[in-house]
Amino acid sequence: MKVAVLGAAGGIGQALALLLKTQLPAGSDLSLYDIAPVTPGVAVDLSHIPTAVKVKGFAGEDPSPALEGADVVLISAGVARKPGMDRSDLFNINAGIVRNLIEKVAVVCPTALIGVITNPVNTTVAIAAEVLKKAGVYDKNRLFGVTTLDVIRSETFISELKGIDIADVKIKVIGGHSGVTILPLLSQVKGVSFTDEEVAALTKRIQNAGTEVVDAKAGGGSATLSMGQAAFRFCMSLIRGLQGEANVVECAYVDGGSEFAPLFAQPILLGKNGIEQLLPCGELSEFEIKARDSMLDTLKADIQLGVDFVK
Ligand SMILES: NC(=O)C1=CN([C@@H]2O[C@H](COP(=O)(O)OP(=O)(O)OC[C@H]3O[C@@H](n4cnc5c(N)ncnc54)[C@H](O)[C@@H]3O)[C@@H](O)[C@H]2O)C=CC1
Ligand SMILES: O=C([O-])CC(=O)C(=O)O
Repeated sequence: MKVAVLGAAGGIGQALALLLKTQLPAGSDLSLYDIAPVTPGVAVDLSHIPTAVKVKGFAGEDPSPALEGADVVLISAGVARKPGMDRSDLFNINAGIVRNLIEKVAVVCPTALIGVITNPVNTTVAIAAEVLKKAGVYDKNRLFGVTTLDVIRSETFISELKGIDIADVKIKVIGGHSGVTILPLLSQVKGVSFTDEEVAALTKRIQNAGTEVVDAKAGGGSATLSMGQAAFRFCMSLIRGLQGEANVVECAYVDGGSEFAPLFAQPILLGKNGIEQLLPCGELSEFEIKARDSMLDTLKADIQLGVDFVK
């Protein structure tokens, strides 16, 4: 199994690379790419950790050598938010970065599973899809916007609020990855009940959790360590699916033929070709139906921005 991380010298990239070096299946290859000249050094640093995972680092303008033979490509290259910014403010810089990287993926490893972390995810995944379509290699089952951070945050906050074992908390988070487009389906969490006030407050906290970190870091960036863990969890699920393991389910922002938007975060079953099966979101509460319906204009506009950028 070969995993390539693009943006590997950054806050997310380094945390993710450490987790992958220590926990990828034995015999795997880890390929690190970033425009930052330090990247080969990050790889040398990691290479001293005694695991059966080979790591190589690449810097410079061309990611191609890092992508050769990749089964999974995770992209966190780009700029992060500072206080006062929305994720959409990152579009101007990150749109071009994602487009250029995906153009290379389309040529060098067109059948890899691609996880896009770079914000604004609602838009960058649309950009990735359009670039792959243009190159004639688009497979909707192989492209994912990584929304796992919304899931792990929800699990954490629910466990803390209700005093239950974190291992027992399972939740679907649907929609997209910014503000009101993040919708945790609290009504479906087994073994707990929430008052209307708790639902409103917890939903809001999950939707604003990225900003909570951005403000706490006070100009020093956004979530990197929790996102490293989230991307690691998602990557391991992709790999477990590729290896033929049964019942590997995650939520991700995908082109799943949703009736709500062309790209929509929903539960998916992962397999040897990426998405094996789209899973239903299940029954929503009245609060959730209202929240879902009122996010759709925002989500569709975010997607259209990405489509127009490539066209
Ligand atoms: N999907 C999600 O849930 C989350 C997404 N993010 C997003 O992830 C992205 C990265 O965040 P951080 O790692 O904190 O930022 P960072 O600034 O620490 O790292 C970004 C890295 O990208 C590299 N880079 C920039 N342009 C590049 C290019 N053309 N090719 C290769 N590498 C390039 C930089 O050299 C840097 O090392 C941001 O857009 C951020 O908003 C952050 C948290 C959660
Ligand atoms: O909020 C940000 O800019 C980074 C992010 O996507 C998150 O932490 O969920």
